[in-house]
Amino acid sequence: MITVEEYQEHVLGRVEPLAPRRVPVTEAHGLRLAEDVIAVLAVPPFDNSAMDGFAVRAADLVGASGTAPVALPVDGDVPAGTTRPVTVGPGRAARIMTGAPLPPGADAVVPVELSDQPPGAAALPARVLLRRAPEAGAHVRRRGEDVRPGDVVLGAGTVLGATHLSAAVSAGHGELLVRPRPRVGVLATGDELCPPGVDPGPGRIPDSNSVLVAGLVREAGGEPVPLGSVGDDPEALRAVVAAALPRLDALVTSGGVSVGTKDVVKAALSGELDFTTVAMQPGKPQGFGLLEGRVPVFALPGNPVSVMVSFHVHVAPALRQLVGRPARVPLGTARAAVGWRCPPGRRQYLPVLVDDGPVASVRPAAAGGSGSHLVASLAAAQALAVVAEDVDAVAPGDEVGLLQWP
Ligand SMILES: Nc1nc2c(c(=O)[nH]1)N[C@H]1C(S)=C(S)[C@@H](COP(=O)(O)OP(=O)(O)OC[C@H]3O[C@@H](n4cnc5c(N)ncnc54)[C@H](O)[C@@H]3O)O[C@H]1N2
Ligand code: MOO
Repeated sequence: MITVEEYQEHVLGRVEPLAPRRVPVTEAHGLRLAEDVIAVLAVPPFDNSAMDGFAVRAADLVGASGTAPVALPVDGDVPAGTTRPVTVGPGRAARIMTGAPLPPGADAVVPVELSDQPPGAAALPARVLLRRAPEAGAHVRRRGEDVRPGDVVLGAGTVLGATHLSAAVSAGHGELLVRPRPRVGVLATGDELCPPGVDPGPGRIPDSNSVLVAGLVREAGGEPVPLGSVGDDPEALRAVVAAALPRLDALVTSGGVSVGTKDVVKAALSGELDFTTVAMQPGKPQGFGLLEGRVPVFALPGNPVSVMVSFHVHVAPALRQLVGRPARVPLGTARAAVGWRCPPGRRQYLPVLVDDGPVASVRPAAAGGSGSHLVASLAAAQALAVVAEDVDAVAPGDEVGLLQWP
């Protein structure tokens, strides 16, 4: 038996970060940027109007007010999106919309509310009465006042949310270099498995590990690739794995790694994976290796609680490493609200309920204790209490480690 740390070293020492990939911005949400995003466009890209109104030369309206409005002839419309705005000559105006380029000659905008014109749709007037003497630059949004070409808009490492993506697009980008979401194959094994919702009949059970692992992969930022389940037939298992491998960045199997006569994963992959026992409970039997020198494969024990614990302790850190994030996350601490027993010589990972307070307080999630088959009780678990190998019982008030997930 090897320690949890020795096994983690063994796994993480063989997992290489995935190469960054350029993807359309529409597919980049939630992914981590692999390089700084440099503005190609200025934001705003050109001087434009902040108001619906009239583009003018400020010098023409000196002294204009409500009691002394100034009349200017209107030479045309400047809508948003125009590529050839009219020129505003001395003593003249153009009607302009929000977001439209400031026409040549103009240096200010007077909002429609400060004119004799009605707001909303109206025919172009021949002349307009304006009741405001604007400063030069009034209601003009200057090119590059937010970002200039060459500025860093987003830093490498940013996890892209909605506002990051809109900033990148505004600065001229349609694709971004990101750490791709690892595509993780999910394969259950065992003759006893039947699909969800089907009456299993005698001796068989629903395959709950497939949805468990797929959900954990998604929660860890990966993209699950469901491969269904195979029975206790090593040839069939090898065929499924070989067919799926080209589209996978990692693979998680469950079941068939212990010392049974039909342990199918061990039988099929013992040439390529290392099978060992780790001093942890649950999750003692584990298999790991790289297929085709590239795809990390985690052969987890079949018991559902073992799957869940093995995932958080071994698979999730490796998925983080695949996307270039720190693999190891420090444990928290908590106090035991009640006592429970622990397996001697193995580190215990016990699904627990957590009462938040100044110090978190935890108690076992399953009334029936720590059995690795208690899959329905697992639904209540909010974290894993972590108890050292040399402890054989936790007493109320004892400090324990706390492993939580996002
Ligand atoms: N003689 C020994 N027997 C066992 C040992 C041992 O050291 N000596 N270790 C036990 C431990 S600990 C574990 S964990 C299990 C691991 O066994 P396997 O990985 O070979 O898993 P299976 O035997 O295939 O299944 C175990 C258990 O989980 C159920 N299972 C499997 N797949 C699914 C699934 N997709 N959905 C729901 N439940 C599943 C399966 O029916 C079994 O009850 O070995 C112990 N035995
Ligand atoms: O190690 Mo097993 O995973 O205890 O149930």
